[in-house]
Amino acid sequence: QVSLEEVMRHAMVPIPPPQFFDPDMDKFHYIPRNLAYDQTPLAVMSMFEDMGFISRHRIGRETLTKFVLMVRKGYRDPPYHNWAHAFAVAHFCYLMHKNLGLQDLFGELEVFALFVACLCHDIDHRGTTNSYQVASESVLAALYSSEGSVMEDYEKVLDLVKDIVLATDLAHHLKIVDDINAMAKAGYDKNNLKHRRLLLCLLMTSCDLSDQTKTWMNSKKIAELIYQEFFSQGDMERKMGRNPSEMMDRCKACIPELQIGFLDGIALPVFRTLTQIFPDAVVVVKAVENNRLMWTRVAKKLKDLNLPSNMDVFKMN
Ligand SMILES: COc1ccc(Cl)c(-c2nnc3c(C)nc4ccc(C(=O)NCC(C)C)cc4n23)c1
Ligand SMILES: [Mg+2]
Ligand SMILES: [Zn+2]
Repeated sequence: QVSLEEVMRHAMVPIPPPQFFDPDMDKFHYIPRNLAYDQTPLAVMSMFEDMGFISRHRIGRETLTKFVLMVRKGYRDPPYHNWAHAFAVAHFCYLMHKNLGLQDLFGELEVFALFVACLCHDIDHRGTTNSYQVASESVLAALYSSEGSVMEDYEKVLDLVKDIVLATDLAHHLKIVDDINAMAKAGYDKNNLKHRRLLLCLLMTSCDLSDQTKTWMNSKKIAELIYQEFFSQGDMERKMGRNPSEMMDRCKACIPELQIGFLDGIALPVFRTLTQIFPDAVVVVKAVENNRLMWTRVAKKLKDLNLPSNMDVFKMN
């Protein structure tokens, strides 16, 4: 639970506009991880306000504060799948809303559900791949326990959030990626319910991978955190007498190669398909392509120096 003192401390401060945190808060190049941890609850409320969710859903200030603090508390502190990740993922949803005009292709409720799903999608993640959490209903109930909020929306939002959180499983994404590409090729039809569901899944995965759309320094740092989680899991599997997959095995994994494979196989297709539907997203594709290029340079330097490509790659500039 969140203490009343903590709720009141956050609820007494007026919600500032996003520019209070950074003049470029609503630009694709802004890196949400640069915002201090203590500022993130107020920044989430600022994005809620800026997207018009507070007035439209008549969410009480204390209720919203309690919700954000409960979600933040729901995260553990593994190297990557922590609150900073959830905040960065939700921030990219805000960026798409501000820069791509999501509301033109969706109902307002779907954008609201997407933003809430981004905040909740990895709650209680232990830094291992064997656990998929669907955002706990109690956390969502906190959002609707305020006076006057429209309860009939609650069921719809809850169902939407559950579907979207389940879509964050990469194996699920790989199962539907052909349908997503067919939808993008045929042309998105906002009156087609299947298209709306497929696009919500694509947008969620785009948010989940959005760290790759920022600078090389950010992209490299994220890979370091992810392989800390993967290799710890591999170490645990080896201790249990199991054979870890190459991606989880610190003795076998060639990080630059794996990252080039991930960008080519998953991240670039996701952001290129996004650009087919939202041409203004082309800037983020360019950033991911640049990060891919940087990994090829790291791979070449390692080969020339005949160096291993384990965690030491993160010490190189
Ligand atoms: C959207 O859901 C998730 C869930 C978990 C993670 Cl860690 C990620 C994620 N976010 N950034 C990354 C980066 C930079 N590299 C990754 C390399 C491999 C994999 C992975 O899971 N590969 C196996 C799979 C293809 C069956 C995930 C990676 N990843 C995304
Ligand atoms: Mg996840
Ligand atoms: Zn995630």
